[in-house]
Amino acid sequence: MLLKKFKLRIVPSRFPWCLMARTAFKVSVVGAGGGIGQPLSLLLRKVKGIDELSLHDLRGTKGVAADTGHISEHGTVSGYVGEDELEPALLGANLVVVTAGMPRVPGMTRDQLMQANGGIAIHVIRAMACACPEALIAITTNPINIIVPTAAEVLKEAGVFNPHRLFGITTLDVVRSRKFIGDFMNINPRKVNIPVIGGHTGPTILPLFSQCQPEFRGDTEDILRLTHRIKEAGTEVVMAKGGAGSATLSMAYATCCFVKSLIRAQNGQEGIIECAFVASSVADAPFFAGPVELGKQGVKRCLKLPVLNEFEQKSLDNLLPILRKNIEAGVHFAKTFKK
Ligand SMILES: NC(=O)C1=CN([C@@H]2O[C@H](COP(=O)(O)OP(=O)(O)OC[C@H]3O[C@@H](n4cnc5c(N)ncnc54)[C@H](O)[C@@H]3O)[C@@H](O)[C@H]2O)C=CC1
Ligand SMILES: O=C([O-])CC(=O)C(=O)O
Repeated sequence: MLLKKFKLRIVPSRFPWCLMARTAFKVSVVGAGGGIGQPLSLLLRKVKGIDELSLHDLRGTKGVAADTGHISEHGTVSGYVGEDELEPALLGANLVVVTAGMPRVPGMTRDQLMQANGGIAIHVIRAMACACPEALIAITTNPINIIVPTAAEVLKEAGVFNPHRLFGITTLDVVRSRKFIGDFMNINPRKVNIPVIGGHTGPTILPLFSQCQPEFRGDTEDILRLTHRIKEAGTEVVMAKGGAGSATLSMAYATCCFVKSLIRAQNGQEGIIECAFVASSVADAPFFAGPVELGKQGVKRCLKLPVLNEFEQKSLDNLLPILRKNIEAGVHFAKTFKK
């Protein structure tokens, strides 16, 4: 009787997603001692739904783990250092964020980082294929346009490629677009929504002003100027840092936003859309950055491209051959990589 009286009634539609029963969620950050990795580790301590944070780098992560592990938030933090501790750091991870690799210095293109970062990415992805083959993989390491196809190839070779689970993080392009447009229109940047498509290099980043919400209030000249700033914002930071690296703090913020969305979708929240560089068939390139609906398995679907205006269509036509070349270079790199 008593039991019947106090029987717990759960109304699914009104039940908050964050309180739903779930299994423990482990996030590994590889490159956690670096410029992005450290502030990202800090920000992740406040993300709901992370039960275990595992921080790996060739240096420094014991300290970062001890430090962030003292923050009075839910979950455990552990630090792993060196090649030998990579697989233990990744073991059983549900999500791996890869921030390992060199940043640009003034005068360099992102593509030029492939020589230094391609091998690092292959090494990390091979370890993941063994230690956590079903994990979601979110890569920040540049050049995104080349490294993500390289990673896909490595995963294919290991027999564990799942196109729904591999992401190149392009959130910073959206974060910057929202900020620059918000400031221009004198509105809160958080209220601005704009898809940024293509890839993640100056020539391949394309913000779609025709799709901006609220509607963009400005003339063609404003669009051209802001488009240029968004495309070259990474270089703006590289120049301002004068040889001390590239965007780290804004990138940690952007990566954290992306991770939050991945985890919310993983926990069953519907309708989450983020731009990311993923395996896609929405444009004439096998990988493409654009709005992606996230779900429990990672990519639920890539949203179809909207009808573009003449400037956007021309820009897309111009960037696609560059992107396809990048992707081919990534596949070639993986296939010819020795070691
Ligand atoms: N996708 C995007 O929008 C952005 C991407 N980036 C890229 O993110 C990457 C990281 O940038 P930062 O954190 O500023 O560089 P950083 O040099 O400050 O940190 C990189 C870290 O990776 C570590 N590392 C190198 N090889 C490793 C390996 N085999 N295993 C584990 N850790 C290893 C280094 O020890 C270092 O601590 C760069 O490639 C940069 O170009 C940066 C900003 C934005
Ligand atoms: O510009 C760079 O080298 C780093 C990066 O990708 C960005 O800030 O967008």
